[in-house]
Order: sequence, then C-alpha cells, then structure tokens
Amino acid sequence: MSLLPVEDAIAAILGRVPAPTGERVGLAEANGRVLFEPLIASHNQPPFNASAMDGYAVRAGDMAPGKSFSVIGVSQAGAGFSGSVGAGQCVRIFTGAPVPEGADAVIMQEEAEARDGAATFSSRPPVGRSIRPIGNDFATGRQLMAAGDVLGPYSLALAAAANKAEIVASRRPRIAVLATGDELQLPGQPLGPDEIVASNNFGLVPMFAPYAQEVLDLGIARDDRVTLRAKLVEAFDRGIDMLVTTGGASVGDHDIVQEVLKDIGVELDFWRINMRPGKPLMFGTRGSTLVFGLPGNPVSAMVTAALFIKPALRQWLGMKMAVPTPMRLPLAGPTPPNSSRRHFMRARLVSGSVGMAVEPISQTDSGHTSSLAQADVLIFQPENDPGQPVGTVVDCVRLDAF
Ligand SMILES: Nc1nc2c(c(=O)[nH]1)N[C@H]1C(S)=C(S)[C@@H](COP(=O)(O)OP(=O)(O)OC[C@H]3O[C@@H](n4cnc5c(N)ncnc54)[C@H](O)[C@@H]3O)O[C@H]1N2
Ligand code: MOO
Repeated sequence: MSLLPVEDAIAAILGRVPAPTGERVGLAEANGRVLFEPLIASHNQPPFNASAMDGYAVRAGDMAPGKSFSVIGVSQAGAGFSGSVGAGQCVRIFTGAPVPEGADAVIMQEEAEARDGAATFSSRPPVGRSIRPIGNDFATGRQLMAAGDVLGPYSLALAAAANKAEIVASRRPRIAVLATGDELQLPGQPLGPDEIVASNNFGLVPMFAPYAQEVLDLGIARDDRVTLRAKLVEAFDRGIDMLVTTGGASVGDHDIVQEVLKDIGVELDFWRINMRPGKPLMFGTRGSTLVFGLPGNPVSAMVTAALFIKPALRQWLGMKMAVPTPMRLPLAGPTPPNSSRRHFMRARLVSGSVGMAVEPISQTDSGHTSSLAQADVLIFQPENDPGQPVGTVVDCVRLDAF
C-alpha cells in the first residue's frame, strides 16, 4: 500500500483551492476578516498641523526670557483660530487643535504664565515642539495594510482613522461538517451499549468558524449507504464550498464513506497519507466543492483538519503563509524512535532556563482526546527518526497557528 507524503498531500489540496474573491464589508463587521484589497490612506493624518499639548502656539524665533506676548485668540479642537500669529503674539491652544498660521511651536501651559491677555514663557522651544505635523501618522496614498492581512482591534482602529466605513475582504467559504458512524450519540444523551459520544464536530466547527461564512453542522449519518448518500446530497444541494466528513475512512466493512462519495460524483485526488495520526485522510472535489474525508479517530480528525484544512482555508482567503513555517525549539524531554510514517507528536511548550522548549507527550493513541487538549504544539518527527535526546532542536507548529 503506497502512502502519499505529507508535503505532496498539502500541495495537491492547495492546488485545488480557488483564487480569492472580494466583497465589501462594513467596518463594524470586519473583525477577523482578511483584506482582499490593500488599505490605502485617502487623506493625511493628522489632516493639519495639530497641537500635542494644552498651551500656547508661538513663533519659536520670537521667544526671549521674560518677554511678554499678547494672546490674540484661541484654537481648540474642532474650532481653529483663523488669524495669523505675528511678532510678539501667541494663541491659546488645546490638544488636537490646528496650529494657527505663523506659529511653529507650542509651549505647554505648565511653562507659561498668563495674565490680563498676555503671557510669558519659562522655556524657549525649538521649531516644531509639541506639534504633530500634517501627515505624521500617514500621508495620502500610503499603503496602511496589504491584501492578505487579517483585521483585528488595532488594524480596525487604523482603518477607521483612515476614514474607511468599509473594506474589501476575501469572501469566506461555506462549510458543512458531517460525522458518520452507527456507534455515535450526541453529547448529553444516555449512552447505549457499544455507543460512544460523537465529539469530532464539536472541535471542527469552531476550528473552521473564523475562516468561514458559515459552518453547517449536519450531525451524524448512520453507516448505511442510503442514509449517508441522502445526507451528502443534501449538503451539496445547499451550495457549500467545502464538505468535511469524519469516520468511515479506513478499510473496514462499514467504512463506506469513500464509496458513497464517489457514487455521488466526488472525484478523489488521494487517500491515505504517510503520517500518524491521520493516515486514512481522503481528499477530492465535486465541481468546485472541496471534499475532505477525515478519519473518525478524534485525534486523527483534529490533527488532519489542522494540518490540511486550515492551510486550504488560509489560502482560500488569500492569507500570507497558507502553510505556517515551523518553529525550531529544543526538546525538554527525549523522543522515542519513529516508524516509517511522519509522526505529528503532541507536545507542550515549557519555558526553561534557556528559554522556550517542547516537552513531548508520550501518548500516541489516536483516540486519546485529553492529551490533544493539553498539547500546545505538534512536533514534526521525521519518518524513521531514531529518537532524539533532550536538547535536540526540532520542528514544531502551534496547534492554534495553522
Ligand atoms: N485494517 C486496518 N484498520 C485500520 C487501519 C488500517 O490501515 N487498516 N487504519 C487505522 C487508522 S490509522 C485509523 S485513523 C482508523 C480510521 O478509521 P475510520 O476513519 O474508518 O474511522 P471509524 O472506524 O469510523 O472510527 C474510528 C474511531 O473513532 C471513533 N469515532 C468516529 N467518529 C467519531 C466522532 N464523530 N466523534 C468521536 N469519535 C468518533 C469511532 O467510534 C472509532 O472508535 O482506522 C484504523 N483501522
Ligand atoms: O491514522 Mo490513525 O490516526 O494512526 O490511528
């Protein structure tokens, strides 16, 4: 049985992802969205020379110790002074207000003494003191964010400062998730003999949600061809961009997912990867819909989703680095020898005397959900690796960073 190398599987999947398309999104709905078009400044920020202090706008060259200046007006935020500051004059000014014509410095009020319409100053400011020059933050035409950047609190505040009421974001896919298996029962139900709780959808839906317009949880399909076929056809009829099934992906008599997928027109690109957990992953397309058949084992399902589906989603949205570059960190504990399959080993991030390190989790069972929930990273253990001692620098990727 030939198993596809991990890199070939990722390349095959990314090769099927459509090019991003854009849609207008109001700023209030844009948190977490990926920019389809760069964000370009259409005005100067600040739009005028603005005072950075409450104080007095003066002509720096006019200053002399003990000299008295007449206060000829007020400039406040939202209502500037329309005249010009001449020799022997100054203007009362407040933070954020436009610096009036003729003035080239602001002296903070703590360094001024004002009485009867006149002011004297204890300091002699250089030109530009306490003035935010026009365009200091950004100038008209400057690219503030690139296509592929993700909008978050800081960049959304920037987009608002750039006077954008909406941005052009990448359209997000609609995804459907379906669990398969006669033994499955939804959480909260009494478990009959031989039954287990269907947990996969409850991890996959939130994993995909940040990238998706909608993630439909189609629940559980029993292991019979008629029910499964009906569920899958229903999913495709809803116009989804991506279908993700779990279970029934292996070679057992009840592993019918592949057969039914093919039967309804899914063209399979590959099945079975040289990795653990997650060997029986299948991938194909039906028209423009991408179809992932994940293994049923809960750890295999979550790990293959993180390693293969998240990069596809990142590329779908036009994000930079669809496949994240691994971190290189020293081992805080030894690793055992590996088999001929690439091992994505659960591990914790620990901080030791020499900085960050990775502590391997010895558990390798594909059904062991509690160890996956404790893991921060997956160590990429190469095929046939003899095992490594403490301190060896290894490749690993954060589980939340895919
Ligand atoms: N003869 C062989 N047997 C198996 C092979 C093989 O190569 N030859 N591969 C093994 C590997 S590796 C994996 S991984 C599993 C994958 O099997 P399936 O995708 O067919 O998954 P199921 O048999 O349906 O389920 C496996 C396991 O996971 C539980 N499960 C299923 N769905 C869920 C769910 N939604 N939530 C929680 N748990 C779920 C299921 O009850 C089983 O315990 O095949 C090996 N066998
Ligand atoms: O691919 Mo399976 O997940 O090793 O048990």
